Amino acid sequence: MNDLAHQLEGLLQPWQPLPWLAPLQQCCRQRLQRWQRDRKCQQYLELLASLPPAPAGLTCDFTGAAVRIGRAGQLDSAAMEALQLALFGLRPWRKGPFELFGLAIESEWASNLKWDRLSAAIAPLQGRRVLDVGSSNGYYLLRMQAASPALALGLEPYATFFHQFCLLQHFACLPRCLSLPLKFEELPEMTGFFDTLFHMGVLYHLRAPLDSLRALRRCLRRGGELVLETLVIPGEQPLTLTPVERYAKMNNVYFLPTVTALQIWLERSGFERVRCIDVSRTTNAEQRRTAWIQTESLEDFLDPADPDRTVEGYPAPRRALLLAEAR
Ligand SMILES: Nc1ncnc2c1ncn2[C@@H]1O[C@H](C[S@+](CC[C@H]([NH3+])C(=O)[O-])CC(=O)[O-])[C@@H](O)[C@H]1O
Repeated sequence: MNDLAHQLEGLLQPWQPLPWLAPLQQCCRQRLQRWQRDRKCQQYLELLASLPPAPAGLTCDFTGAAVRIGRAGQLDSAAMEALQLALFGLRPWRKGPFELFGLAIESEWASNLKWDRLSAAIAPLQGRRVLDVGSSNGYYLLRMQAASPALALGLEPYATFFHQFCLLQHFACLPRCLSLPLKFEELPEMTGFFDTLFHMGVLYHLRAPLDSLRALRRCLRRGGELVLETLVIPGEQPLTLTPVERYAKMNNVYFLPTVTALQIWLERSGFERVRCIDVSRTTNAEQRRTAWIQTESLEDFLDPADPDRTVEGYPAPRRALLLAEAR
């Protein structure tokens, strides 16, 4: 637990003193203390403790669709068995794909497709301080490594995904990359610290999206870039849909704007040069059931008689990617 607080301090050493470091460490300590009493988290920690050490000469490849850590044959069969048990115990693997010591993890989402949609359009990440809000198991934090950011910090409040990142980092040992078990709203004010902020797949889960966009603006430096991805509805008007109860079986979806409405939200929250770089319907090639998840997936969320609609009758999932600069 202190380990994470120490890692955070070490990671931020080049920019010390930072008035928000101690409160941020305290938030992490409190979350991990709470998790220590949780049976599922105890199991995750046992799985992580059972992992074999990272072999000498381990290499990673962050440039391909699958993030590769280690090579086939680098671990003996007992070590591979321990690894497989840990990976399976940490299901569902929603984001990916990964390849660990030759073992392919086919995640629910082919997250490489989203990365391909954005990577050429964003400001180059080399030397930048990056925050990824809702980083899940860190797939994008790892893809970013190919561009050598000065810092890649993730936020992931869901225990399963946070511990998946810990497993990956156990082997990858990346010195300028860390995930914190926190929601963005739990952070102390980190005014103007980040150069790039990823906020993908999170906005529709928030009850007060405009307040959140304003808070995101505050932690970017002037001219810093927001990479925003969220569910949208079709149409040109500045309109927003609020599901009566569930959207695609999710009970925590509050606002789905048109791209036009989203652009207005951003402009009214302190951003400029707002541009939409992509709108894509989510397909079965991008989100599907695999052996690495034990839950439903896209095909179960759509109306079998009309795949343009969710089971609740709303427009089927489509996601927009927008870039904007902090004013
Ligand atoms: N307030 C919050 N603060 C931080 N994290 C949050 C919050 N609320 C939810 N999360 C976390 O954000 C992630 C949303 S998934 C996107 C993952 C990745 N970004 C992706 O674009 O593939 C949704 C999707 O499937 O697109 C989950 O891991 C939540 O626990």
